[in-house]
Amino acid sequence: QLRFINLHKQKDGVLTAQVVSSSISQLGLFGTGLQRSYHSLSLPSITLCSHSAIFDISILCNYVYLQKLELPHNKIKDLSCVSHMPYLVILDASHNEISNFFEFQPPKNLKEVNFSHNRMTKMKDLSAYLSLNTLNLDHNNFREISGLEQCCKLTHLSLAHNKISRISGLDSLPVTHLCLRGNQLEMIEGLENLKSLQVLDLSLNRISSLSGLQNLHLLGSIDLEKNLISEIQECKHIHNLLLLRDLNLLRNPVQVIVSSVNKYDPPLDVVAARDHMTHLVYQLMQPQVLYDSTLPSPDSPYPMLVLTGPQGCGKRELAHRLCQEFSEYFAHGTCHTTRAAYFGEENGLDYHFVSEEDFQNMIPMGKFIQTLQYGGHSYGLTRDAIEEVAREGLACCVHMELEGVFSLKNSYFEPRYILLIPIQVEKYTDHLKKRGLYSQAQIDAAVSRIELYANTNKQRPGFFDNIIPCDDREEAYQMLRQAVKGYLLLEEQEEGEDNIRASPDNTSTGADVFVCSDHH
Ligand SMILES: Nc1ncnc2c1ncn2[C@@H]1O[C@H](COP(=O)(O)OP(=O)(O)OP(=O)(O)O)[C@@H](O)[C@H]1O
Repeated sequence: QLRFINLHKQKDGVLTAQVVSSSISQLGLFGTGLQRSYHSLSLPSITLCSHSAIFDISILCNYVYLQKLELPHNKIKDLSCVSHMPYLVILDASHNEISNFFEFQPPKNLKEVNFSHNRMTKMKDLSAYLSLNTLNLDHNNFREISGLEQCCKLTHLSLAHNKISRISGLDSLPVTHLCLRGNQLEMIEGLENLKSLQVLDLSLNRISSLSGLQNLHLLGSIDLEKNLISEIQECKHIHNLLLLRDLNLLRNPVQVIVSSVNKYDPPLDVVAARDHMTHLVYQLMQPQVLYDSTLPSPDSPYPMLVLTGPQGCGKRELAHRLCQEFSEYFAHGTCHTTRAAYFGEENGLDYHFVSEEDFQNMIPMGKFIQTLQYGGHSYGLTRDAIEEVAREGLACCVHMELEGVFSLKNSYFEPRYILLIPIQVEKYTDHLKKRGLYSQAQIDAAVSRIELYANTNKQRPGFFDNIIPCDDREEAYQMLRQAVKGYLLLEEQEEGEDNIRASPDNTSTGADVFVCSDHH
């Protein structure tokens, strides 16, 4: 059997019988099976052939048994010879100068057609092309999709780089692969009945919404690169597409917004995620040991209490007082800071006061669980600070700004978070002034953050386990100890006969009791 004989072209661009006879391939049987003919005619692409392109192929009218005709990269304008090829299955006439759309009698079994890179402007009725399953019309001048309604076998349709501004005329075709890259689409419409669609390329358009994709449940890949999608919330339209594996939203304005916001004004979640990742990675690079905080059982989280609120709201003082009163349950987890000690502050008790250099050196040593830059200084909670408390069988009580809470929420620790929030802003401002420690700018910054705390509480129900107004320190402490007693289930135990603290048989640690409350 002969296979692939090159087709040579004459210099003047007219294909002759002589040339065809030396270029045709794939000798096969046809009809009764007793006759033989060549089935395939393939022109090598211009890049492989130094001959000039052909434009007149009328000689091919005589080659009625062709099943595969490949004529890419020529100057063909007229394909009417195909009318004489009733057995044609594959037609590649890409990179030519054809302006008429399917201007030939339909071969009954024509399955694959490639008319890409031609000069076509208008689609026409293809209801006679019932076997068509692959149609490539890229790089033409189509403005509208039409005439495909009856193509009940069409699975692959490509109309990339045309001038289509609306998706229509696809109705309920069995299309699995659809490419409309590089058109003028502004919205995704007319796809709702393409229930078989698996791969959709809408890149290089002007689409601003993902609406219109929500019912395409077989979609596995969507390319929307370089469109005008600016809202990441648009992804809600594809939330139910369970088979979706690839979604390309590169070069959409949403990228720019997200990345510039993340760079210049990053949301707390983003800062916290970065902080957490940094410390986790550094920690994983250290020799791994079994921590006291993971005992006695790896399943139950180590109990921690975090007091949060704006600077100077009293959380540090309240934390110390709480640890004193409930000393059999809690001990203070002492953070590190690079700020200088205020008058009366004790190293190791209020903070571990360290130099910026020491602090920075501790980061790659995997020492920190979380860190924060606040008011020009570094603050950080170390693993050791927690372990020191855990070793005593106690729950760790710490205080920190909101960023620290966000970061800690990424860790496997599951503290209870109590928000101490000033309600009377003036009183809070006066208190900060009276402390005599802060500049006006620092006071303004602290006051402005009250809103941040309040909004976080509003927008994230359950983010804080308790919210306590802290305008009056004594009242705040009473509320705090009530809340803590609730966590420790102390109310009932004090009333009952078996007071947990009085029972000689009780072997629970403070930490255990804290864990047993409903929160965990
Ligand atoms: N590891 C940490 N992570 C996040 N925030 C922290 C951390 N350690 C301390 N902070 C918080 O940083 C802020 C500044 O701490 P600093 O001790 O300088 O404040 P302060 O003026 O003494 O106020 P406060 O009375 O609220 O502690 C405080 O709100 C403090 O709770």
